[in-house]
Amino acid sequence: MPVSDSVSRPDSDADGDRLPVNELFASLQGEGKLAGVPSTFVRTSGCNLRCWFCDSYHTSWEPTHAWMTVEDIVAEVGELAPSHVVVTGGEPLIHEETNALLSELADDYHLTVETNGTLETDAPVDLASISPKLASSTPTPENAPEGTDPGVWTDKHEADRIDLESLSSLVEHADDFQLKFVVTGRDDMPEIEALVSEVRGVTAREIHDTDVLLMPEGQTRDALEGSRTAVADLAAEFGYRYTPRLHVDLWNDAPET
Ligand SMILES: C[S@@+](CC[C@H](N)C(=O)[O-])C[C@H]1O[C@@H](n2cnc3c(N)ncnc32)[C@H](O)[C@@H]1O
Ligand SMILES: Nc1nc2[nH]cc(C(=O)O)c2c(=O)[nH]1
Ligand code: SF4
Ligand SMILES: [Mg+2]
Repeated sequence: MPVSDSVSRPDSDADGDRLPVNELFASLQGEGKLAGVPSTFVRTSGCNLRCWFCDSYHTSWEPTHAWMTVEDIVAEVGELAPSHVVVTGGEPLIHEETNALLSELADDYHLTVETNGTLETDAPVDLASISPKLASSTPTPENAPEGTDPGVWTDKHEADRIDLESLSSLVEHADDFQLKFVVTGRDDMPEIEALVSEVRGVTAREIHDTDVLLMPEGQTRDALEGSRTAVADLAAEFGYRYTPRLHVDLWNDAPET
């Protein structure tokens, strides 16, 4: 259901049991260990960070959404075919109701949560898809999306982007996990190596190098054309896993893909 332009509902949730949903659609999982698997995506709106490169601008820099009850979301998911559901955003874990949604879906679906790793959850999750944000993601007046002034977000994003306790909790919480880094170039590698080492130091769970995924930065086919081979080469050199952005290769930057 295209809900991304349904802005007629009030921009608040008086009842406290609804989620701001930017889009809800069936596609193929484009990223990570489950790339290629038919999946239903529930994209919540709103984020606690502001990556300059965010490919979901309308959930972060300029959020739009319809307010949906957990019950309505479960019903819409049920009308679509996939047995896998991906709850993403924006940052889905900023909403308490996301936990209720995950609990409602857990018996019937394989659940992936796409998260920036700054928040924890108690809800059932099969794959915690954690994408910690590197220094290269921080917005500045020079790199911020066109027409956008990052203002306080330069400092806020930089201060909040890494939370070791949350990363450790998420790594341990789900049946499986992946640490999926958006890579802008070789300069990101020392920070990735240091962070993986730090997370290994604080979590009881073993983190294999193949749980660490390098994903090229790029919102469009043209952008990926210029970044994917260099990032694949870095994955091979450092012994980490490479993940494509299949949906961008297949459908470019079309909404609901
Ligand atoms: C829009 S985010 C939503 C979930 C959560 N806020 C997060 O960042 O993980 C979904 C995924 O897209 C990735 N992503 C966002 N913009 C990207 C870009 N320009 N290039 C590559 N990956 C990007 C994020 O790192 C994350 O793995
Ligand atoms: N096809 C497809 N796969 C995805 N995997 C993670 C996505 C996300 O935005 O979280 C995403 C997305 O937006 N589309
Ligand atoms: S954390 Fe995720 S949703 Fe938020 S700005 Fe970064 S990529 Fe976008
Ligand atoms: Mg996406």
